[in-house]
Amino acid sequence: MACRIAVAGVNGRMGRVLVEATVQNPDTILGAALVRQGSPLVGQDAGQLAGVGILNCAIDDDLSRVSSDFDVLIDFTSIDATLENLAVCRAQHRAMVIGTTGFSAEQKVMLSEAGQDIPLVFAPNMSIGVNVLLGVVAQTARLLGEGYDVEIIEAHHRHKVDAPSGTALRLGEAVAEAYDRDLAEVAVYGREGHTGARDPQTIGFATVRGGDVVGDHTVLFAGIGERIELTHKASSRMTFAQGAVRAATWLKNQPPGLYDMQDVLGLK
Ligand SMILES: NC(=O)C1=CN([C@@H]2O[C@H](COP(=O)(O)OP(=O)(O)OC[C@H]3O[C@@H](n4cnc5c(N)ncnc54)[C@H](OP(=O)(O)O)[C@@H]3O)[C@@H](O)[C@H]2O)C=CC1
Ligand SMILES: O=C(O)C1=N[C@H](C(=O)O)C[C@H](O)C1
Repeated sequence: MACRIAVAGVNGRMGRVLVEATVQNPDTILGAALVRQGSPLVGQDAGQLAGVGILNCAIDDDLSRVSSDFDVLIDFTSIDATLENLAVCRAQHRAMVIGTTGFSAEQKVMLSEAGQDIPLVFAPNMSIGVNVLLGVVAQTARLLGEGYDVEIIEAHHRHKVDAPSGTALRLGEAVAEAYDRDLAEVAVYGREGHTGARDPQTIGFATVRGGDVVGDHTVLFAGIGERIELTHKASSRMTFAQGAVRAATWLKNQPPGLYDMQDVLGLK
C-alpha cells in the first residue's frame, strides 16, 4: 500500500519540492499538507500551490485534524513548528521525517525521547551525496591521522536563518569522532581580530551566505605541503526532497526509534 505523506510548511522552499517529490515517487501519495495557523492558503489545493496540478488535497492549518490522513509527516520548517508537530505526532502515533536544522543539544534530547514512542528520521541533510561524504570524511581523518588542520566551509542562500548549517555541524561531528575529540570542546565558529596561532586540535567553521546557493559544503584537511578538500555541492532542493520521501517509505515499516539517513541508506 502506498505510504501516505503529510508535508508541513507546504508553502516553504522545501515544502513545495517535497510535494513534487511525493507525487513523483510511485510508492507515495500526498495525504495532507500543512501551513501556519491562520494562513490565507488554508483550503487551497496543495498540488496547485506546488505547481504539479490538482491533487485534491486541501491545505490545512491543524495537524491533529488531519492525523488520520497520513502515515508519515515530513517536516522541513522551523524549530518551533517542528517541536509542536512532534508533540502532535507523538500523541497521535504518527511517524515523522525531520529535516529542520538549528536545534540545540537540549532540543535534540527531546527528539530522542520522542523516538521512544514513534519512528523518527532526523538528518540535517537528506541527500545521498552528503551521507556518503560523512563516511568519506571520517575515513580520511582516520587515514591521515593527526597533523592536519580541519576546517569546514559552508555556503547557503541569503534566506538561511541558522549558522553553521546542520550539515556542517554533522560533518564536524564525524571528524571529531574519528579523531576521538569532543566537537563541543574543539569547535571554533569564525575568527576575528588577534586570534593567536591555530590550535591543532580545533575544528574550524566558516559560513558564507548569499544569493540562491542551494548548499555547498567543503571539509578541508590542511597539512604541511599538501591539503585535501572534500566538497559536496547541491544544485537542486529535489535531492533533499527525494531523500526525505525515501526516508518516509523506509520509516513506515520501522519500530519506534530515532534514526538518521545513514540508517535509511544502509550506510552504517
Ligand atoms: N535536512 C535537509 O536535507 C534540509 C534541511 N533544510 C532545513 O529545512 C528548514 C526549512 O528550510 P526552507 O524550506 O528553506 O525554509 P522556508 O522558510 O522556505 O520554509 C519554512 C516553512 O516552515 C513554515 N513555518 C516556519 N515557522 C513556522 C511556525 N512557527 N509555524 C508554522 N509554520 C512555520 C513556513 O511558513 P511561513 O511561510 O508561513 O513562515 C514555511 O512554510 C530549515 O531548517 C533548513 O535548514 C533545508 C534543506 C535541506
Ligand atoms: O537551509 C538550507 O537551505 C539547507 N539546510 C541544510 C543544513 O542546514 O545543513 C541542508 C542543506 O544544505 C540546505
